[in-house]
Amino acid sequence: MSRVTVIGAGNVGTIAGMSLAASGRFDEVVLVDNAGGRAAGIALDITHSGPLLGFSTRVRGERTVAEAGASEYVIITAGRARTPGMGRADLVGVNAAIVGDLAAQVAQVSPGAVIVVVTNPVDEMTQHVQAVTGFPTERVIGMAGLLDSARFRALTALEAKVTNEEVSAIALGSHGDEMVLPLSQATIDGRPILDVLDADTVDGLVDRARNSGGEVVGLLGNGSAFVAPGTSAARMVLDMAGGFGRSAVAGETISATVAPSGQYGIDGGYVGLPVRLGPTGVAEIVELDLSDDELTQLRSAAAAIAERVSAM
Ligand SMILES: NC(=O)c1ccc[n+]([C@@H]2O[C@H](COP(=O)([O-])OP(=O)(O)OC[C@H]3O[C@@H](n4cnc5c(N)ncnc54)[C@H](O)[C@@H]3O)[C@@H](O)[C@H]2O)c1
Repeated sequence: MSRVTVIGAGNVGTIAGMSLAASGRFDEVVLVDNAGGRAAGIALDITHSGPLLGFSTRVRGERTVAEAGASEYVIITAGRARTPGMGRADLVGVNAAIVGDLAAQVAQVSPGAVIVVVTNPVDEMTQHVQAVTGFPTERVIGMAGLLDSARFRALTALEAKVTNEEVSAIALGSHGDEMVLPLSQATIDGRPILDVLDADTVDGLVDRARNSGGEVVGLLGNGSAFVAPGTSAARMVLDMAGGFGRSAVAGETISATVAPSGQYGIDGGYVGLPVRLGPTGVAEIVELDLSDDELTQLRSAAAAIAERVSAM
């Protein structure tokens, strides 16, 4: 039986669980949350939507990782989310304890799983999960770049009055201030982005994408973005599991937080890079032809993450 487990049935976990259930790719989607009947309640609610959305995936809610059972893929969203005035880094202490404990349980229950880490600060949490589980780095991947890329593409499509499909771009580096959006790789309808939009407009779009998480936090007033984040996490799992939806392309290069071994001149640690995912995690770190300036920005992002990890 194929099973995916989503740990943390909060806002992000609910959307991820819903997307995975609706994909029909797995026999069972299990939500895990230690808050009372939350996971069971969300699981039942998602189950009720099956006849409406046309899926029959079994959706179960549990309080512990052990009750979920062995899974091929595990998404970790458990932990605190940002509230207005908080940066992602403010979450590091509390979330490292939660995520570390859960990761150790996942290693026991699902020793062969691929783990997608969502909990913030995601760059640091991904490295923490890899260290706690001892899994090969290919099987511990952070979700950030796919979301940041989608944010930039959506904002650019609105600005240029084109469809999302006509905008191609990839966000690398860190999830936050050190997000790197290489304009050498960004196109609108196949043309270099700077041939279509002026430089000031593009700079504004990059800044807005970089700060989109904070923009949503400010608007919500309570909690942080969850629709695009939950969708992104599910999409990464579906890319690996072959449950490709309408917008996914098999073997497509996407951005994810992964551990380079020399690619882009970066060795060790975790940072957002272009990858191709396969059934057992990272199949390949794709080496794009970046400009010298983009490479410098990427290496500084990796160095900044490494510094934060060593301070944890
Ligand atoms: N990587 C990204 O791009 C990205 C994007 C959005 C949100 N996030 C992060 O994802 C995390 C979840 O965000 P959210 O909006 O879903 O928050 P949320 O508060 O809605 O949900 C978190 C859930 O985790 C559960 N939880 C806490 N400790 C647990 C434990 N030990 N075992 C099981 N469940 C536990 C809580 O009960 C809660 O239901 C946050 O850290 C947030 O910052 C990351």
